[in-house]
This record gives sequence, structure tokens and C-alpha cells, in this order.
Amino acid sequence: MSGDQTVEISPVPLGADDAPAAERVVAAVLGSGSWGTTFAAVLADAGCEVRLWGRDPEVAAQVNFSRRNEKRLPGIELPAGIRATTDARDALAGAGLVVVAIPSQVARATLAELRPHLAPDAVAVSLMKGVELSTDRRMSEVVMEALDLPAERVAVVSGPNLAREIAHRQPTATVVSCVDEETARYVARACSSSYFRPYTNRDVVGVELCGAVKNVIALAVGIAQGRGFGYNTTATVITRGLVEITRLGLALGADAETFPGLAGMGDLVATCSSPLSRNHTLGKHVGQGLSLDDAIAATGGTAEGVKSCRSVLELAQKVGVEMPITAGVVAVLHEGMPVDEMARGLLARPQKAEGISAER
Ligand SMILES: NC(=O)c1ccc[n+]([C@@H]2O[C@H](COP(=O)([O-])OP(=O)(O)OC[C@H]3O[C@@H](n4cnc5c(N)ncnc54)[C@H](O)[C@@H]3O)[C@@H](O)[C@H]2O)c1
Ligand SMILES: O=P(O)(O)OC[C@H](O)CO
Repeated sequence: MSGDQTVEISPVPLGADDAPAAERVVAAVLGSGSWGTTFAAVLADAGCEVRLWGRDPEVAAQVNFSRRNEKRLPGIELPAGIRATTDARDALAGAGLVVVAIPSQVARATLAELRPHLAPDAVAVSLMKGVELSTDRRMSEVVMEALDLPAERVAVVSGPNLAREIAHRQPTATVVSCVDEETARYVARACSSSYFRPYTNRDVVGVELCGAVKNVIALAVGIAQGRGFGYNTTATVITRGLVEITRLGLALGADAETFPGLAGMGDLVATCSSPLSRNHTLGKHVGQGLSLDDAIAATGGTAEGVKSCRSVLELAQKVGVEMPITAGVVAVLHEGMPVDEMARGLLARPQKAEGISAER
């Protein structure tokens, strides 16, 4: 059974319909999974005209005629301002904002197909939290390359944003990051509502790495919990996980302020704590003894860390940063290492000083 099905969430409507409609942005959301559909709802509640593109005609029909996406967001009523379509040309025509919410590993090929339909002045937004296998590119880099856009027109949104809580209009905040501050503010205005509060920054590298690597750390926490370890182990993995994320980020030029922020610590805590997280849930299944394939099937949805753990480790090796938790997750998921051996290996590492800047 997936983690999604076991968690009860109370809807907390905070007057979403009262949200101020600033400029009327036309937005196309690519991907009608849990986060794409939820972000479409956020944009609609914020006053945008929203087209939701997905491959599944049944999902599109259900969104249009019942205001629901029962497959990904069971029991949730969507706002009226979303029109779903399976026709990419229709979704993208005149869309000034193009939001990408498909699994990271298929983004490049999918976007390359859609590129001819992109409006000439469009700004793209990546919601994806992964690193591309074989190229080790962050997702904003993939979006830039596949859509042939400059960095100034590509933003990322990342933070403690579990889709189902937001679909229930529970309050949260996020970070909209772009090298161009004006673009970040434009995107932030477009998605700001009474329950969704975006902050902006220009540290795209840091924000994206936080989003991708926290999935790997959530897998490690899930593995530990599935094995039966308690809060001390959980807190240790989260804290040392943040050190891994920070070291990698700093080595790749990120801003130190990002890591204790919403996209860093905030998202790490949400993902490592919640049974709504697919990465956390999948890790738990593995810790309880399921094979990777069975754990993937039991979890459902996209658990980006399963694939991205390998590209994250490769990135780290390229810049000489040691990431022992990430290496342990790769070994358990992809190299057959038993969970107890991962735990023993992490604990047996040479003693060292605690800080971020301690030897790598
Ligand atoms: N769900 C969340 O809470 C959440 C929150 C923040 C970020 N994210 C990130 O958003 C991204 C999408 O996650 P999600 O939760 O929506 O996943 P999901 O598994 O719920 O949905 C993925 C969607 O992509 C579609 N898809 C798969 N292959 C495709 C292809 N080749 N072309 C077009 N569509 C394709 C699937 O049919 C599905 O509708 C991931 O990178 C994830 O890390 C998710
Ligand atoms: O379900 P997960 O593990 O992909 O996590 C969802 C979001 O990234 C939490 O912010």
C-alpha cells in the first residue's frame, strides 16, 4: 500500500478564492501527476488561467468534467480555473508561463518534442527534484537545453511542498529561484495565494541540489526506520544529510544561506518526516526487506531519489566531495548491499570534527 493512502489530512481552506489576481498570467503545466495537478490548482487559486497537459485522456476528462484527479489526488476537488488537455499545442499556445512537472529522467526527451509549440516569450519553471542520469545535469539545465531558453527565462520552485497537503490548501512556503531576480518575482507573483507563500532567491544551483539530494536522504531515513531504528538514527541521518547537501552545494558554487532555508532544511524535514513522501515511503519498504522493484511497486508515483542517487554521487565524485549516506543508498538500492552493512559502514568511518568545513 502506498504512503499516500495511509495518511489522513484535514482540509484547511484559508479563503483561496479571495487571493488577489495580479496580472492575468496564462500558464501551461506539463505533467498531470500529483505535483503538476496540485501546482495547477495553486496557479488557478492565484488567479492564473491554467492549462494542464498530460498524456492520459482519462485524467484530462476527469479534471475537466469532475474537477478531480482521483488517480493522483484522491478525494480532492480542484478549482474551476483549470482546463486539462492531452494536446500540447493547445496547452502551450500563448502561455507565458510553462511549468514542468514530469519525472526528471524523461524531461529532456518530452520537452524536446514540445519545444516547437512554446510561445516566443515564455518563461519556464521546473518543479522537478532530480539530477539527470548520464549527464549529471540539474533540471533547470535540462530545461534550458531542451527548450533552448537562456538562464534568465528558467526558474525553479522548491521547498517543503508535499503535494497532497497543498492540494488541501494547507499553508506552506516555497522558494522561487532564478538567476534573474525579475523572472523569479514574476513567477512568485503568479503562484502566490492565501495558502502558498513563495520567497525568491537567485541561487538556482543551491535550491535545485537541495531538492534533489533531500530525496536521497529521505530514502536513507526510510531505510533506517524500516529496519526498526528510532528517532536518534533519524535525527542523525537528517543532520548529517544536511552536511552532505551543503558540502556538495558549496563545492558547486551554491550560496551558504540556501541550506538552512526552506529549500534546504525545510524540505529535508518535510520529506524525511512525512509518510506522504514517496522517497521516504520507498526507503521504508526497502528497510523492511522488500526488493527495489517491489518497493517501487508498493510505493507508486515518482520517487526521484531512486535514480538520482547515482547521478548525485557522480556529481560529488567529480568535485571531490565525500557523501557517505548517498553512497550507502546507492549501494543498498543498486548494488545489493544489506541494510545492516550500510549502517555498520557509516558508523565505522574514521572519527573527525563535526563541521561543514571539516575534511571531506
Ligand atoms: N508530489 C510531490 O509532493 C512533489 C512536490 C514537489 C516536487 N515534486 C517533483 O515533481 C516532479 C513530478 O512529481 P509528481 O509527484 O507529479 O509525480 P507523479 O508520479 O505523481 O506524476 C508524474 C506524471 O508524469 C507523467 N509522465 C511520466 N512520463 C512522462 C512522459 N514521458 N511524458 C509526459 N508525462 C509523463 C505521468 O503520467 C504522471 O502523470 C518530480 O520531480 C518530483 O520530485 C513532487
Ligand atoms: O514525495 P516525494 O518524496 O517526492 O517528496 C515530495 C516533495 O518533494 C516534498 O517537498
